[in-house]
Amino acid sequence: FSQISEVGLLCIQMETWLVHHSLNLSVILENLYQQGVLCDEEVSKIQAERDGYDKTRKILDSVTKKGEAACYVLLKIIDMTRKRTLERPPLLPEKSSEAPTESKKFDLHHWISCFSFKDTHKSNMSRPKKLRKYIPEEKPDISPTELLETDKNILLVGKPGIGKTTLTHEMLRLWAERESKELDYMFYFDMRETSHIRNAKSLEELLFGVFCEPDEGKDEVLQDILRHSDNVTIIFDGLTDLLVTKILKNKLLPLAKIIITCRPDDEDKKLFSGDFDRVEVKGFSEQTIKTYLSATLGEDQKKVLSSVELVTLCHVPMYALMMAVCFSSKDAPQPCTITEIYINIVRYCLQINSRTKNQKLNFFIKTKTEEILSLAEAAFLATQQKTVNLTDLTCDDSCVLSFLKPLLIKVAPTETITTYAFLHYTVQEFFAALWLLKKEKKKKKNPDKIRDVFQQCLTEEKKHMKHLIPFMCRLLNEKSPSLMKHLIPDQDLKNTSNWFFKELINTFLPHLQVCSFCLQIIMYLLIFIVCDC
Ligand SMILES: Nc1ncnc2c1ncn2[C@@H]1O[C@H](COP(=O)(O)OP(=O)(O)OP(=O)(O)O)[C@@H](O)[C@H]1O
Repeated sequence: FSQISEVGLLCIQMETWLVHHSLNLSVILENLYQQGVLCDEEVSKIQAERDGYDKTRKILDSVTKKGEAACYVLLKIIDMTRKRTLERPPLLPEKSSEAPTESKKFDLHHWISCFSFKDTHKSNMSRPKKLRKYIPEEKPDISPTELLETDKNILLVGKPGIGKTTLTHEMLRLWAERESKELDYMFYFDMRETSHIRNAKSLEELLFGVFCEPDEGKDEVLQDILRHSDNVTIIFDGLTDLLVTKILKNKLLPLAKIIITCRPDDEDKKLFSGDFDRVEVKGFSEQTIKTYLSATLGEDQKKVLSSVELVTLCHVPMYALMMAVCFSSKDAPQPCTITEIYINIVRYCLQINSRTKNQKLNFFIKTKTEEILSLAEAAFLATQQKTVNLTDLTCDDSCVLSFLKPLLIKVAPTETITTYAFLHYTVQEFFAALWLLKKEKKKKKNPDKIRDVFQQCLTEEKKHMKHLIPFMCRLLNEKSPSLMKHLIPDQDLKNTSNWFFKELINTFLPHLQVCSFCLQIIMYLLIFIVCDC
């Protein structure tokens, strides 16, 4: 229950329960009054109701009419005071010849404990703690060798860049280096590279048409494959419903093992359930991040380890790769700034997901300006509301989606809505900063947008917007690797630069004594100007 709209659903369920159970209404009423959900008059009216049943109904009516925020407060009150307000149903069902009624089966304690107050309520967790939540736990789950050895079909699911392809390549390597002398077959299909295999009309076309036709005895090999399909493993890297259906349903290779990789939004549970074991690829754990950084950066790993933002970003192996490339003093001509890492991450993701050659990447970015900026806008709106849910995302371009993970919410038996979140909150902040530098044609001009954000940084409620400022500073810098000049006209960026830094100092300098963040900003700016980085 992470969505606020679920509050309504829970209230309906609660109603069923509450009207059939006695509860301490005075505690709930008192709290609703104290928290401003109900006024004096409303409380009196509720108290005037005949009995507990009518009072409960009236409370629920009054609160639900006030909207979801009020429902949320009620849930929270029940959650906090449940020991005092609710009788707990017995853990073991009492023996009874009667069939249980719906209201008896429904356990509100359980429902309330399932309800996550995290998204609707601003979490008080510190930023480092929140960011650490991205890192998956260290669990000795299933190894590539075990995945290779099992007879079951496998569905490898994971966020973009999390390591699904790498895992299948590792399985291929293990297979190629195995000691067993038995004849078996393993086929790997990159479903994005070889789109024409989707149209393969026969098994022969599928297995030999792309790259691995035997030099001789093709028919013999094919017959052996057909006769001993239990010796065949086929990896489809990327979703391939059509082919799987063909192979499995037509029983061409009834005993072959199929391994499919897909991102969470492509996972069609109906197609895969039963036939496939689902394995989630979760990325690097804390220990793996350390091992990876030590192996790739050696001494230079300290630069990453000193920042919780960068360490937690590394849970996505694709981002860790960029970190290794950017921070390595061997490869880079000069040390990268943090924003440069984000620029490189964005450029690399776009390149990998569009299969664009390095030389053509700038041109590609230009063609995707609209999509990238629409993602940046959604990032800004979400950041301003201190949420990770991008509810206003209109773009479904595959390159844009490669920065996101989907959250599927079933709102009705036949309706599922999808919202998205960035793989890491700081990437959302990076995109939000990018959006701020874009001049809006119709509405406010960007100076106003940026000035608003400067002012927000000085308020308690919106001080989290401060994290956008360092990104903006660097994005205004003309140094390569460039991202901005392909997205926003040069002249616009220059115009912003001309007033941005002065305005920044004028806004934060007067607050220097009272606000440590203002000091940080000024320090940052000085370093920025002195080192030109
Ligand atoms: N276990 C790993 N060790 C080291 N590097 C890894 C590992 N897994 C992934 N990577 C790095 O991350 C990059 C992205 O990984 P990969 O292509 O496997 O992700 P993916 O989940 O298949 O992404 P997509 O959904 O976009 O296809 C790889 O190019 C590789 O450099």
